[in-house]
Amino acid sequence: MDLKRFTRGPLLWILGIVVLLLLVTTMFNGGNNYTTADTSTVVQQIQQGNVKNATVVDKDQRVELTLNKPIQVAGKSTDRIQASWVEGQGVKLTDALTAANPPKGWTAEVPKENFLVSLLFSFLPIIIIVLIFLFIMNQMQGGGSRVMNFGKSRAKLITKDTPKTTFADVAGADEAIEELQEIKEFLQAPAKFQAIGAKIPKGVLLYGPPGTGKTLLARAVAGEAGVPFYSISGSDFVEMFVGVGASRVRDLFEQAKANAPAIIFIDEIDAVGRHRGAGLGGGHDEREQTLNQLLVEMDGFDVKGGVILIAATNRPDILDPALLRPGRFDRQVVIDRPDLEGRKGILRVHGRGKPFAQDVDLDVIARRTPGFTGADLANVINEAALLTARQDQKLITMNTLEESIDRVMAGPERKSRVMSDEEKKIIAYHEGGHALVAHALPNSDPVHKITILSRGRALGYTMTLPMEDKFLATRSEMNDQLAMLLGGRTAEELVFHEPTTGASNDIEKATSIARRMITEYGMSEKLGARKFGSGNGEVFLGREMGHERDYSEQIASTIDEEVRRLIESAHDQAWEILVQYRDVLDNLVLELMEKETLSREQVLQIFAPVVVKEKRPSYAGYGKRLPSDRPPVITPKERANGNGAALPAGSPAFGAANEQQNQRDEA
Ligand SMILES: Nc1ncnc2c1ncn2[C@@H]1O[C@H](COP(=O)(O)OP(=O)(O)OP(=O)(O)O)[C@@H](O)[C@H]1O
Ligand SMILES: [Zn+2]
Repeated sequence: MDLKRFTRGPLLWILGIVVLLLLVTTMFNGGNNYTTADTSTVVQQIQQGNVKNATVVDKDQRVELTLNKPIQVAGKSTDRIQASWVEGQGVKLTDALTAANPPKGWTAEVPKENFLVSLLFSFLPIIIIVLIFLFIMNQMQGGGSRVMNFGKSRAKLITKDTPKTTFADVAGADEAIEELQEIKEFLQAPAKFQAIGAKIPKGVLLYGPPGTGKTLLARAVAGEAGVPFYSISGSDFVEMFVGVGASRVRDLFEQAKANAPAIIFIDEIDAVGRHRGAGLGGGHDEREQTLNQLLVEMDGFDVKGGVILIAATNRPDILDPALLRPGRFDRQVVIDRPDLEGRKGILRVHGRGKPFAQDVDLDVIARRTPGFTGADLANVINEAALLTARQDQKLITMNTLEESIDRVMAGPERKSRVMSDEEKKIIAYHEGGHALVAHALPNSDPVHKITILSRGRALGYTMTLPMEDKFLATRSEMNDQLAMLLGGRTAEELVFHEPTTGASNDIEKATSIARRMITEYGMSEKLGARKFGSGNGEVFLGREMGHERDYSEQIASTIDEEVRRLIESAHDQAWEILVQYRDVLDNLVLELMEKETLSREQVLQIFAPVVVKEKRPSYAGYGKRLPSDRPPVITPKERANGNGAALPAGSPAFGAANEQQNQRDEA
């Protein structure tokens, strides 16, 4: 027997009865509410102050008796009763009426005293006291009872349904869908996975900007698997009363477990899952309790039960690390703003079944809306449909669609995020410069992806994938990396004849690398293999941690000189490559402007004419000649692979297993 449910029941009954009583009494008040009484009784009643007024009926005439100020009647203080009645032409005042002198032969109607109202009023204080008592009890129990959940009814907070949404309704999120495929298969047939003892993630965290379809995707998983979808928003957990949130969490898991296999979806999990202790002092007890309860439930439930938790947030950075630990939200899926292909797909999904005019080309709309999320695009189509209907037209035209883009774009938050074509071009040249230099140099990692879609603080980025986990970097590799970092800014100079502020991050990184090459790795002929300064090289907020100078003024200026020289020669190298392959760079920019994101294959196709420079060791022998040109020893394994190269870094055989992504550049 569930005690909580029992305590909630009677209270609702009491509430219902009170409301009913009020209704009934108002109904009675509205109707006939006079009783007939003898005239003298009426007068008496009036004099005693029990009745304020009464209607006295004589034949067909109605006379109203009103109470006046006390006056002297026959030497005694009494209330004077004044009566007036309508008699043919007008109103006439009678003589004073007293109890001793009532109007003879008249009957009167006295207002009926409302029994129910008076009953209610006499009980009201008791009802209030009982309610306050229950409230205090609820506070003390710390969530044991749900008695006070009047405001938001529990049923409304946790919604349950079995969605009809499928993956086909989600466009431009193929990578995320692939990640969630496994979850879907597990939910469809948990027994199959249990038999093998496969480990299924308990929780999946979807993160990305608002409106990118996180909720939609979670619903699609439930729809695909055909399981119930329990959904609640993190902000609904955050309540004024201590313990309510925690009890809601318990409740949510109870319900889902009872209906497994099922999905629990927590939207805006950051509202409850914010880093504990990150608040400003007190007032966060409730939230912490709720978060703790969530962690307890996650640890307590067994995935074998067939319940999977999906949460969504656009602030993964503020989440409590405890939430992300193995066995909790150990699977994290990024959902980003869609690129051109994604936007085309989303427009098609939302354009399904809409009457478009002949001239409508959704691909053009997709091209005009970089930075738009799925929700924005859905909005564009919807606005266009609304406009069309308002203008009494049958078909949605291209003009209408363009107009609704402007409307959606003018929304308060969108404006700043969408770049102008001019900006887009600068970013494309910048990123293209990085990529082309990286490609042309033999010692840099292959380009994995280029995008000019802004993401977080970065305007665009070029992603390179290291071929292998590296513990050592050669001087050549570091030199090439410097050139690649400077490639973005160099391209800007080459094409627009002046640099922009977009390269500050590149410059910071390049400076730090060049400095370390000289002061830590002994890669400068001039200064030799010595360590300068006592810092550990770790840079925090642009400053080396614990850096202390232990060298002379003169050495300091030599270091600066050497840093300058390294960076200048890297810049020269980048310049040389970009000038030589300016056509390739222009082609790349055209493609980038069009597609916004280019994959490795697309990039390689454009880079086909580029001849990769030959690999040559960069010797730092302090002016000495190499003793001989004897190559390094070759291990039997290398020989078996037919790989005799001295530096295996360039060989793709070593890179395949490495998935580590290296976001090298934020321009
Ligand atoms: N990838 C997509 N494909 C199709 N429609 C999408 C897509 N992304 C968003 N939408 C549309 O936008 C609507 C809102 O998306 P949804 O609520 O899922 O976004 P969200 O990421 O959960 O946002 P929030 O963080 O604000 O909760 C969806 O109902 C859908 O109509
Ligand atoms: Zn850059």
